[in-house]
Amino acid sequence: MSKLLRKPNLKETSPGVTIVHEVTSENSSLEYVGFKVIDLTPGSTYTEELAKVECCIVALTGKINVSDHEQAFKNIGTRESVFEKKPTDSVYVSNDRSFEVEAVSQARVALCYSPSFKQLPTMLIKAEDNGIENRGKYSNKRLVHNILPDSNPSANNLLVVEVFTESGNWSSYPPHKHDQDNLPNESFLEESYYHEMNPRQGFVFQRVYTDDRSIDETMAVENGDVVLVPAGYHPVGVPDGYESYYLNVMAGPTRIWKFHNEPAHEWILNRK
Ligand SMILES: O=C(O)C[C@@H](O)[C@H](O)C(=O)CO
Repeated sequence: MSKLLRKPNLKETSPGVTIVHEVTSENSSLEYVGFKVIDLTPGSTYTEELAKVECCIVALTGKINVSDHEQAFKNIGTRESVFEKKPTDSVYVSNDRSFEVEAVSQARVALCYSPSFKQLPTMLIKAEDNGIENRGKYSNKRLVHNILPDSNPSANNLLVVEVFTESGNWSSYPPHKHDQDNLPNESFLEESYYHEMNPRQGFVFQRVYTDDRSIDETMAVENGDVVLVPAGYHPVGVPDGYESYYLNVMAGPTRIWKFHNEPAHEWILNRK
């Protein structure tokens, strides 16, 4: 059984609130990244008290109201399906605060966590604040929405990004890793991948492997699955006919995304 691949495991914790995924330091090998996906029916509310963790609340689909009990952000979220490929709204809430998410419509929400000790202001990250990048060429094309990149100082540890990969293409490719705390050359960041496919019966392949192959897993990943990347390279290949979406959460001792490409495959970047 894979240690890195998580299937949705639905638990209704209160009326209308279903936990789809819950990745914590207690149930995984990750220390810096925590992750939940929750489904909310219209009118239902999810509340959480954050201790020494910060949280980025991403309105994956549907409309929600978010409050930290001091500020309220109403009717946020921009899409019915992630495959509308438009950026969405998110809210950053710092450690030692609490928050409430109320569904205005049927909603799927990602909660991205990392340990955090210095309180920062709650921040609405509007869809239009996402940095949009088209990366790659040939069969390595992907569209990136930078929700909480290292250039945005709103968080202590969290980095959050979403990536759309076209049918028949590869992303997180050529393979790169960020598993050495060795700046300025490389940063140590754990990572989680929350995947969706369009059409939903699709699948992608993701390999997670370290230089010494102490980790080397190649996974068939289906709609709604989560892949954990405690270390190593983590490329994704998308079969013909299907589009891929994933939401990445990254965190580590230093909030800098400095990756190292696997030298054997770096030539991919240098094709004319
Ligand atoms: O550019 C991509 O293909 C996305 C990846 O960079 C992805 O966000 C990741 O692997 C981050 O380390």
